[in-house]
Formats: sequence, structure tokens, C-alpha cells
Amino acid sequence: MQIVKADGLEKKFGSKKVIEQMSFEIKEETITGIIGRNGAGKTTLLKMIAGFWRPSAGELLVFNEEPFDSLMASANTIYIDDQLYYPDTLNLKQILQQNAQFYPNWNMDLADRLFNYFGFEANQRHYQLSKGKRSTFNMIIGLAARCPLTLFDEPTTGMDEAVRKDFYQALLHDYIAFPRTILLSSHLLQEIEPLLEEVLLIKDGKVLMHESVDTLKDYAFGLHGDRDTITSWCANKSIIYQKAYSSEGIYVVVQNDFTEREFAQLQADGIKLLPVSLNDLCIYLTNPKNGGIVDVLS
Ligand SMILES: Nc1ncnc2c1ncn2[C@@H]1O[C@H](COP(=O)(O)OP(=O)(O)OP(=O)(O)O)[C@@H](O)[C@H]1O
Repeated sequence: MQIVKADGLEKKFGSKKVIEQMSFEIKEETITGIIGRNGAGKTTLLKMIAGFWRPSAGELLVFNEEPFDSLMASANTIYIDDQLYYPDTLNLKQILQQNAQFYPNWNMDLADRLFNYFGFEANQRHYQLSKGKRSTFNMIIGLAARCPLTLFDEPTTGMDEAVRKDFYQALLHDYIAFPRTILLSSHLLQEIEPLLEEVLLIKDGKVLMHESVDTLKDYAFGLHGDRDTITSWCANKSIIYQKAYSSEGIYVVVQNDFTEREFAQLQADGIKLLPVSLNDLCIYLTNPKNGGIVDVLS
């Protein structure tokens, strides 16, 4: 079953289109990484899915309903980012209790255990928490709500590495015990990769790719060696990235449509074949076309 379905989805702010012709489907009980550079449109997309913002055009269905202003969607969806606001009059324990009343699957035992593990105190106020502690508290709400659709928008902002690792472990552990549909936007693809089943890669408001992590791992590989040999091998191939490392040497990342025979021939020609990490692949695919920072500085 599809939990989210977008077809020709668009969002404009004034005359500026920030989401353009997005079409994709998110399957039930998957963890999908929403990946893209700064300003790609991740938050805008997640906020439309959460029902906070109305699309400008196209179709967006969440649980088969338009999510904007939908009570059904809001009761079954939770959106967590570092901007969550709670009234100053409530302490942290009261915030948990309030959430417990709203979310039908809320698990107070899980919330309490995480609350104690991360060293929160009942009478602390949300606005007084440090940035990392606020993200940690928000994450507890995102997990304990056990919403059928859970949206985490850069949930680890400000968390130190140890807390981020705890969060990823808690997320995976609770997801295995209580599967739900999770969308997770993060710049730390390397860290979240082990959690992900699918990646929705966004560039300039458009979907560049929507694939399983397994497919993306085999999507491309790197060729390292003599420039002329590699250039002739890549004449009819789809090049994703290239960098010269000497006057005769080059590193090229190329889409993987090589046959076993071609692989053997490449190696016989003295070309090194290197795997490309998911993180690097996404960086190369979303590279702006105006060179790198070194080009600006030199
Ligand atoms: N309320 C708004 N009014 C006008 N433009 C907006 C608004 N919100 C977002 N934008 C623009 O939409 C584009 C996409 O922003 P968005 O926050 O969705 O990107 P993002 O991928 O989440 O970026 P980041 O990784 O930096 O958080 C940006 O160009 C941004 O300036």
C-alpha cells in the first residue's frame, strides 16, 4: 500500500517554484531518506506531506487523502524538526502527557525510558533546553508517538555524535518492533545510510532519483587510471563525476552498465575499479554545474 503519493506536485512561494513536477510513491512500512543539498526543497516537501502547507499544483495524497487541513492525516502523521514550539507554561513531563492525549499509538513507557536515559527532568521547560537537548526531546516525541507516518526533518540538529548514534539505534529498534512509514531528511547520509531502505534524491525542487539503497549501491563505480584509456572507455557512457589527479591520470565515476567482459577488459587495460559510496554518489549527482569551491578560490 502507498502511504504517500505525489503526482505532478508543485509548490510556489510568490513567483518562485521550489517544488516542480514531483511524482513518487512512498510504500507502507519503509524508511526513506529525503536527501538533497541546502535549499533543494526537503522541508517544503515534508511540510506539504505533514499537511502544514497546501501544494500550489498537482496531486498529493497521504493515506489517500489530501493532507492539508485533514484531521485524519494529522492524527496519523507526526512532523519533527528543530523548530517545534510548545507553550512556556508546560514543563517537559506535561508536554509528553499532552502528546499522549493526541496520538492514539503513544507509548508512555518508551517516552519515560528515553526521557530518563537522556537525563531530562520533569520540571524543565522546552525553551530552556540547549539546541542538542531540544532535538533529543523532540526525537523522543517522534518515536513515542509511533505514528503510522513519521516525518523527521533534520532531527539530529545540534546533537553530539554519541546522542545521534543512540537516536539511530532507538529509531531502528523501535521501527523493527513497531513498523511504520518513516521519512528522514538529513545531511548526514553516511550516518543514516544503515537505517535506510529507500532514497528520494532531490535537486532544485525535482526528484532526481527514487531507488532502494541496494540499487544505488550498484548504480555507479569509479575508474582510476590513465586519462586516454579511461576517456575512450567512457565515450558512450554516462559520466557522473570526473577529476584529473595528474596530467595523465583521471578519476571518473560512471553509471554501471558495463558487462562482465568489459569489467575484465578494463582491468586488463590497467584501470582500477573502485566502489562509490552512497554519500559520494548523492553528492556527485546533486553537484551544481558551476565547479567546486577550489575553482572559486583559485
Ligand atoms: N516560506 C517561504 N517563503 C519563500 N521561500 C521559501 C519559504 N520556505 C522555503 N523557501 C525557499 O524554498 C526553497 C527550498 O527550501 P527548503 O527549506 O524546502 O529546502 P531544504 O532542502 O529543506 O534546505 P536545507 O537543507 O537548507 O534545510 C529555498 O530556496 C527556500 O529559500
